[in-house]
Amino acid sequence: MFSAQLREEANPVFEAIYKHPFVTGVANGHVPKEALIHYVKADYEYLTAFARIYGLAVSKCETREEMDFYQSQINFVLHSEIHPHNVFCKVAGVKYEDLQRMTPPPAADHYISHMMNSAVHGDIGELMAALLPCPWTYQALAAHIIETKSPDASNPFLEWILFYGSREDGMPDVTSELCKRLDKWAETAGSAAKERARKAFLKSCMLEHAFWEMATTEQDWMVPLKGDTLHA
Ligand SMILES: Cc1ncc(CO)c(N)n1
Repeated sequence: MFSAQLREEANPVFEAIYKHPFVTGVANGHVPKEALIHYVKADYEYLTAFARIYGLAVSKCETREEMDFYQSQINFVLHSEIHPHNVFCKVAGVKYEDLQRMTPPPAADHYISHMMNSAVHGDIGELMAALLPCPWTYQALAAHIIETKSPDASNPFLEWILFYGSREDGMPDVTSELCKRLDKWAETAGSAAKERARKAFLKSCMLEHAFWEMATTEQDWMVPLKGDTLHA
């Protein structure tokens, strides 16, 4: 299967994500407040872009069934993914409203541009491949934490971990849905199209890792300007 090949090739990146200090911090219940804040500011923008990209996906669908899948994901991103952000805000002791609509730091900006580029210039396969590492790496890292740490209520991130890692609450399994759709696409796609999808997938995996690093190091643009000049 195409998706299984991609996952295999990306394995070093998945392993690096499991070991990243932000992720091990979530597993152990301790992440510096500044890193949590930096993450939520950037991720609010990232998820806004993600919803837009699902909208572009709707425009590339051939069937209503596919359209319905992408439109339901817009709903999920806009409404359900607020929950994990609120968990981080609560632990950091800040108001979510104060972290919204900020300029994304370079790594987040790069990831957003990469997904947008795949969505605008690629076909639906390349678009799916660029989006897939988002749900896949989170589901995998959360499942990895559950497996290796069996976190309980003493971990302030428990709800965050369960949101992404547990399938018991009836949440749609976006990863397997996207894999199924990507594999179906790959059955008839040409080798050049598949190669573009492969590259888009691997770059998104790298940018997932870079996103954790961006939050941990509080990466920002290097020269401060007055106001929020770079915000789209
Ligand atoms: C950067 C990033 N990747 C994946 C997810 C999971 O949806 C997220 N919220 N943010």
